[in-house]
Amino acid sequence: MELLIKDLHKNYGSLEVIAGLNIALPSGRIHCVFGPSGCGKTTLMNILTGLIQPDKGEIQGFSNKTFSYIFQEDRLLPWCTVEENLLFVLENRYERSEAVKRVDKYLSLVDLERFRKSYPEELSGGMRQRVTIARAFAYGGDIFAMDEPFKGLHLELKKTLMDYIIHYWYDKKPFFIFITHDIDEALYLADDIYVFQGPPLNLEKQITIDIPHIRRECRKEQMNHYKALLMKK
Ligand SMILES: Nc1ncnc2c1ncn2[C@@H]1O[C@H](COP(=O)(O)OP(=O)(O)OP(=O)(O)O)[C@@H](O)[C@H]1O
Repeated sequence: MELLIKDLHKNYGSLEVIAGLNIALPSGRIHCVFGPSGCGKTTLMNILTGLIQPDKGEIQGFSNKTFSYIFQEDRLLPWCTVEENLLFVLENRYERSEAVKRVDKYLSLVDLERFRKSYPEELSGGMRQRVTIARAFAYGGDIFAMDEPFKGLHLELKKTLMDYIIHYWYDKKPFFIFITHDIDEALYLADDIYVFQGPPLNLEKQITIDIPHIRRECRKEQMNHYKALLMKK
């Protein structure tokens, strides 16, 4: 599945956030949207996932697909426990027994089994973020769209989750696109990094990392080259 963004426009009042954006994102790659705060990354992601409508332009390749979306804010239902929050999205997609199995598996992945009966307000921001990660993977959409998915997580868990994502992606090959400000996250996870400036959002450069994920840690010199490219103004 290729994603085509054609002549996309979005204004908020007089602020032009996206003004004629065109990009093609091929399948079979992990895509990273990288850029400074306020340049329009979330607006783009919200349009790609159908949460908001563009003023003009077209998105091709995402129709009739299911989404696993991690928002910047957790969007958990405050009146539901952690496990109920997961079951709520799983119920329409899986039989009850499969849904329960998935809740167990993914709460364990994010190390939150002990908190399954807790309510969102009883959790820290990082824990709520972990619930949304568990919910996204438990749902298992065709498209994973993640807006700063590791914000507020400590390094060890972040690395476990990034390794899990890589493993999941090689296994199931969903369309995978994520936003980050973090250079190391981008270099660890992405195959294609789209560096934006804005608003209006414009593609400054694209960096393609042609080293398989499992080799990146031992190819330090080449990875430093990509890092330098990413940091270069
Ligand atoms: N609903 C809205 N109404 C008005 N202005 C908005 C709205 N949403 C975003 N903006 C503005 O549009 C611009 C782009 O916002 P957006 O959230 O897309 O940026 P971003 O690159 O995702 O930023 P960050 O990395 O800080 O999340 C910002 O100037 C923001 O203030």
